[in-house]
Amino acid sequence: MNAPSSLAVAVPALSLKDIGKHFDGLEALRGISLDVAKGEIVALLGTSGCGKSTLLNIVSGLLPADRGELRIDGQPASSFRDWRQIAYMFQEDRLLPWRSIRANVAFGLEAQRSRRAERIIKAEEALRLVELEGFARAWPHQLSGGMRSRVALARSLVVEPQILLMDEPFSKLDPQTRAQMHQELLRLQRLKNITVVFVTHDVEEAVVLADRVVVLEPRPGRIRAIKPLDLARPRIPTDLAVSEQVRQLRMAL
Ligand SMILES: Nc1ncnc2c1ncn2[C@@H]1O[C@H](COP(=O)(O)OP(=O)(O)OP(=O)(O)O)[C@@H](O)[C@H]1O
Repeated sequence: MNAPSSLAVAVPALSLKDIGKHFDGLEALRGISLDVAKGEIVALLGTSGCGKSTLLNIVSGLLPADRGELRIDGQPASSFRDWRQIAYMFQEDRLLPWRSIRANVAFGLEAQRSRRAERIIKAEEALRLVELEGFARAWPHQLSGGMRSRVALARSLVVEPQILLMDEPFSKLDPQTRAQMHQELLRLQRLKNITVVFVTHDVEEAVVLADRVVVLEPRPGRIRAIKPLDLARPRIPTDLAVSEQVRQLRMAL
């Protein structure tokens, strides 16, 4: 008998089962199992070398796992075709210095073979989303670090991804700009209901952003704890409830 639809279990945006990865003799990841719901923000938190980037690379399809199973929107990664649904934002903004801001944002659309006029419209729309519409014709060197970060975010969003993978994208920004980027990311994530997996080694950043924090430990990289964060937003680091979660996670690390 079929289950009543109200009881049907939603398909996770990402499902990892017993993922493992070796590099030569080094066991980088062992037994990683995790489901990420659609529209959820998950932070991967851990010290250097615990396999955060390796895990993100596996989820993005850049790196094959040695063992285990990855499903995207219910489909096995081996038969998943629409990798454009997944955007990746790196630690460096990777803007091309010889391209205008608009052309940098439109870059992600070139692989989709869309028409030039359409690319321009979409790039300008993405720049409007990150409140940089006035800078479409500027060059990367003319922008501050925070603005460049917003351009990188616009370039990730222009392809209208369902999943956004972020590898310490704000780690090079000063604390104030970084806090602004957190709010910017949360605003856009809610607007588009994007699933976000965010790598960080900063406990406070994880608590400000995430619905759940996955604490990883090294050698081999594996999950030590998964902590749901039931805190109202916006989360201010000096608030008692927020700083208490930061304290508990620091202990878990
Ligand atoms: N391409 C590779 N070849 C060999 N070893 C690798 C490779 N990529 C990662 N490693 C090793 O795998 C382990 C996990 O690396 P990874 O970069 O995923 O960790 P991380 O948690 O993201 O670290 P960090 O916070 O410093 O970026 C490390 O010991 C690293 O040296």
